[in-house]
Amino acid sequence: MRTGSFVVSQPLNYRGGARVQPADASGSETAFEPATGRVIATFSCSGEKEVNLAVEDAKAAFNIWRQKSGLERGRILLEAARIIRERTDEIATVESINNGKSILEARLDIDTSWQCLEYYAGLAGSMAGEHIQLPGGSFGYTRREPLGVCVGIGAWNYPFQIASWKSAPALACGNAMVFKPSPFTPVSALLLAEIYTEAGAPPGLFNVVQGGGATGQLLCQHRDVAKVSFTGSVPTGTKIMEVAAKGIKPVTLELGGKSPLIIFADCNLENAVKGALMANFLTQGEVCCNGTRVFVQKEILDKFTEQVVQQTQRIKIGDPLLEGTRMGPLINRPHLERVLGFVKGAKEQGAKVLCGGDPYVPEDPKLKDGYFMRPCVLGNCRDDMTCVKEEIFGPVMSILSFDTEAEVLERANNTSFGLAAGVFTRDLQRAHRVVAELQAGVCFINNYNVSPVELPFGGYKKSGFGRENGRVTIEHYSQLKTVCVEMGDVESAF
Ligand SMILES: NC(=O)c1ccc[n+]([C@@H]2O[C@H](COP(=O)([O-])OP(=O)(O)OC[C@H]3O[C@@H](n4cnc5c(N)ncnc54)[C@H](O)[C@@H]3O)[C@@H](O)[C@H]2O)c1
Ligand SMILES: NCCCC=O
Repeated sequence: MRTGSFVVSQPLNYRGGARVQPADASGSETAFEPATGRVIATFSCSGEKEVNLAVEDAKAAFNIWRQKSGLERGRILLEAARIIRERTDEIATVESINNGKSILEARLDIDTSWQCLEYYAGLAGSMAGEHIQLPGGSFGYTRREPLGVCVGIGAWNYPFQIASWKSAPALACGNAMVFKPSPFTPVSALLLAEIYTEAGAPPGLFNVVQGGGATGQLLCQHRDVAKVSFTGSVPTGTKIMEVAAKGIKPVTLELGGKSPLIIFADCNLENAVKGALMANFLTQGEVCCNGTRVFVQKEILDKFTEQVVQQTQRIKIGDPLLEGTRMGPLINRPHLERVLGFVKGAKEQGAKVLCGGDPYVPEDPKLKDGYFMRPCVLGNCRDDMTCVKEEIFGPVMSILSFDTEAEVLERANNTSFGLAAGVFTRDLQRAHRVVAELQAGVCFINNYNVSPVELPFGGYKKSGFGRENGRVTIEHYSQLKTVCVEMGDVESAF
């Protein structure tokens, strides 16, 4: 498939094991190919009737699925993982077209998706409770039980990965899921739905409804929905938590960030420079855990900055489907303008644009209406600047200098976000001392933005709570039942 040729013709809702046209609509949405600005799909936003049908289908599947053993569920997840792995190129191509990220990165996203299914397939068979002895031969035991129908709501930056990271632990625990992708990236979740069905999941186990905030709200407030797992912005997360609170539903919130990356003078400079690029420019900078506040110790500020700027200028921008491309277009025109606005505001507040920060028009004429910009490095930054305080969600790195460990820790933590943080140093004692003080859910030592599925991922403070990946996520998709067994006679108080 080539850039400029992809159009969606099939229905984008998935229910009861098949693609369906929604039973009702509350408005419509349009999805674009960011590299060309072409429309690739126009689709209806699901209304109350369609949401109810999807939840009904999920309930029916849940009643079959919850009775399977963990081993049986794991077998189906493993088969789905195998199919994803086999179809990596095709799924990555669709992801790259709809999101704009380079094909190289899209393939890595698909890899972490099937790895996530494999990981939870492995855990499914070993989920167990405890046996607890009580006086007189009595005993208790605990059962780890599924929650029921879970809702997943996704952002547009990692469409397939988010759907996989939410559904794999949910299904492994015995739940069913209704998933709503972002209206900007409606396409790839359907591939996941088809793969689950092909792998042997009961019809209705994983359903997709399309739409924006209104559809999302219908899902969150549905009385038969037991849990909501959300990835997106802090303002939307706040609304979701409010709605969930009314129904006393547990939520997992994977929200935004403004993470610090701390580079000490004793670091391996080459690795630190690579780390800073990894922390800022993957997926056009549209990554929640990006380390966009880059604190550099004064002694190496000039050297570090020179090398970061040089390497940033070398990033190949262009057609995301070409193997050599390392940065594609941003998600849409309004977002591109918003990001460019942050750069303009930073200049007005005294930051120095050391490279990029302007729109980019690739030579290929079919890309002339794409949403490209050159990655930007800002120098002379201060903690009080808007570019340093707010999540930009684009390819804009802010460099700040510092003197001492105590000072940088205080400044790094001075934010209401707490998703991620990184430290580059050769002093391992300092590395562990610093990460112990950082107020962030995910910390990196001498690397940044790697996402092994074995490790829990999630934030502190306004970056949310609950976790994805790792063993702990089982607790977020299951509930514990305690059974107390009397082996003697009832000692009545009456
Ligand atoms: N922590 C993480 O794992 C993580 C990962 C990716 C993105 N993000 C964050 O997501 C944000 C960017 O994504 P976005 O622009 O898609 O976020 P967003 O909050 O605008 O939308 C996210 C999803 O929520 C839906 N939605 C909107 N209003 C809703 C409502 N009232 N009820 C239910 N659903 C509703 C949207 O349709 C979309 O599917 C950034 O802040 C980024 O940091 C976080
Ligand atoms: N690869 C993890 C990225 C999640 C945040 O956007």
